[in-house]
Amino acid sequence: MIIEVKNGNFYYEKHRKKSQNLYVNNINFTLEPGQIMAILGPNGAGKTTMLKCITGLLEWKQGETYIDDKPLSAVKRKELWQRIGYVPQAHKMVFGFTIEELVVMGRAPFISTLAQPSKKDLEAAHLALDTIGIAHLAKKSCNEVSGGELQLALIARTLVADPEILILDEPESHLDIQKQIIILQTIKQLAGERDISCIINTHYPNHAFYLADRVLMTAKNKGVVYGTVREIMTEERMQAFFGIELKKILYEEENYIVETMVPRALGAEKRE
Ligand SMILES: Nc1ncnc2c1ncn2[C@@H]1O[C@H](COP(=O)(O)OP(=O)(O)OP(=O)(O)O)[C@@H](O)[C@H]1O
Repeated sequence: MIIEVKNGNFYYEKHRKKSQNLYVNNINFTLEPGQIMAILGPNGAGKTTMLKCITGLLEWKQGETYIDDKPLSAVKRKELWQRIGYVPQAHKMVFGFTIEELVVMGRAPFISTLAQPSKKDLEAAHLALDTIGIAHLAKKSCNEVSGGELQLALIARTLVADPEILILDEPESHLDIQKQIIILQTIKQLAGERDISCIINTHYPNHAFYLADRVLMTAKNKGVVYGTVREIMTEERMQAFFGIELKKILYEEENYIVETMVPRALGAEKRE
């Protein structure tokens, strides 16, 4: 599935007078099957809003999203949500579902409103829980797991619907380093093996280096830039968009390389 945005822009009605459009220039990108796009930008730049507009949860004020060349407005909601998996930022849920129930609900587009989840639905839920490494949490209530565990369950919930596109809003934000890596590796694997296209909001430049084929970067008063990781994530641009000096670091072994960026401000004077 190809997802494309042509000339997208948006404003919230209450900000209309102040600042006009949320994005200084219109959003344009095309994502082929299996490609991963990272959206980077400071707090409040409009990343979550952009994900909502891309998927039609909010309507672009201008421009349109296209799925396989068809405008989103012409795609039936049910078909859309069978094809798109959306993982929102995790918030503690106050209701008493178990993790297994939460995940099986991801099959909703395939279950008729009155039907109980079938054996197949439950099997899909358990497979997804296994993939994400949280099968042991199946019978726990959403209220009694940590924020990070809930985030993992939300990702498993999306996988059970076998989506063609995964949209993830800061999926690693509540996770410890080991679980962040599980999530990043899972996303990369899903894109590589199942040709799922992924759009991921992240605050971590090194996650974009690891995952992304394309980067879309946005900041208030700076505009929107889109291209390959190398084109977009230069030290100069990161400084302009984030207002701090970031240094690119390469860690290399014989056939192996890690690219990352570190804030220069976190360094200290060398001691003798
Ligand atoms: N429902 C809303 N009504 C009015 N303004 C909103 C609404 N949601 C977000 N905003 C405003 O729109 C701007 C962009 O918000 P958004 O949540 O998209 O940013 P973000 O880049 O995802 O931020 P963060 O990195 O902090 O999650 C912010 O100034 C925010 O206050």
